[in-house]
Amino acid sequence: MEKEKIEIILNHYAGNGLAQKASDKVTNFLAKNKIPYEIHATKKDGDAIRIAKEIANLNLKRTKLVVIGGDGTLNQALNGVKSSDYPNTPLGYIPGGSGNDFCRGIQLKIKNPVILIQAILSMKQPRMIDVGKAVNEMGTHYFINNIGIGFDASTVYYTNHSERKEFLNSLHLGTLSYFTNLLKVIKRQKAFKLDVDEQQKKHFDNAYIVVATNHPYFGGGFAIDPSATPFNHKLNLVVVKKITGMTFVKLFTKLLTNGSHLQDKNVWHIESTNFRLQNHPQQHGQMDGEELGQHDFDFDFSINQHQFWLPVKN
Ligand SMILES: Nc1ncnc2c1ncn2[C@@H]1O[C@H](COP(=O)(O)OP(=O)(O)OP(=O)(O)O)[C@@H](O)[C@H]1O
Repeated sequence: MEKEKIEIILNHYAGNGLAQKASDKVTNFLAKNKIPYEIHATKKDGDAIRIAKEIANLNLKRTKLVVIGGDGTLNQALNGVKSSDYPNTPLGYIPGGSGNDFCRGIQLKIKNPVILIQAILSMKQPRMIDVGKAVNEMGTHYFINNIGIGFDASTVYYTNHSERKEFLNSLHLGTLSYFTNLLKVIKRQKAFKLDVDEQQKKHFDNAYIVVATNHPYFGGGFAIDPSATPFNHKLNLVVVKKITGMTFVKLFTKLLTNGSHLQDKNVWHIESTNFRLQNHPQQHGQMDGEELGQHDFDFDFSINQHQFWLPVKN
């Protein structure tokens, strides 16, 4: 019988070389076992959207589409496929980013790329996993991890624009790079107004950290909402009010140690199938670690699903 072909979308830039290393291991394995494959390398930011859409539009049979990169690359591939004529095209994924929050969130146990590609090859049916959907005037965005407005998005912004990022990434200390920029953001991030429209309306005058999340993690392993799961067909929303000094340090310690920050009086938290968020004045936004720019966002959030070639249980 004709062998299945693997179409690989590779972001060799992700994880400061980790994705390239994972890809080398995978392609060596595929070549040795005479399994046909083709690499589609991203050459610039945003390429994974275009490539995934083009491949999905071919509606290829006996083919698996596999992404090798970080969360940002998987996010782009998901959005590419969802905007194609075959929006249900399943996606395989071999993590090679610096944060890899999605794999943490879905509790993917297999870390070795060769074992993972073997598991992907042996899957007969893809696995349905929740993804978030956010619609605004600019269009529809699907996300695998979270969309953040304010504090965490500013951290993403400063991390991406800091000279230390390259250096720390070269030491594979991406999380540390994110962490050191937290200090800069603590100094600069101001409180902002936020309206949440779920079953009832709720207004905040002093929102600070706002994260709509599909699973617990953001920023390379920080569990912003330990109760979130990507298998319950719900999205979680966490709003932390502006706090300073020792109150902030205490709350952050709770977040890092036992997740009890969710019970803190400065934290508001819901789990829902859909809600609307509007912020004012303009804030930084981030989606799966990718910058969304600075806006007065007005997002309609809902829960969605996608099929993944990923060997996970719930
Ligand atoms: N050839 C390229 N040159 C420069 N940037 C690229 C290239 N290909 C893709 N990119 C961009 O690289 C960025 C980072 O990708 P990605 O998020 O996958 O890796 P990461 O940041 O290392 O991982 P993670 O999000 O898991 O921490 C994305 O914004 C993507 O558009």
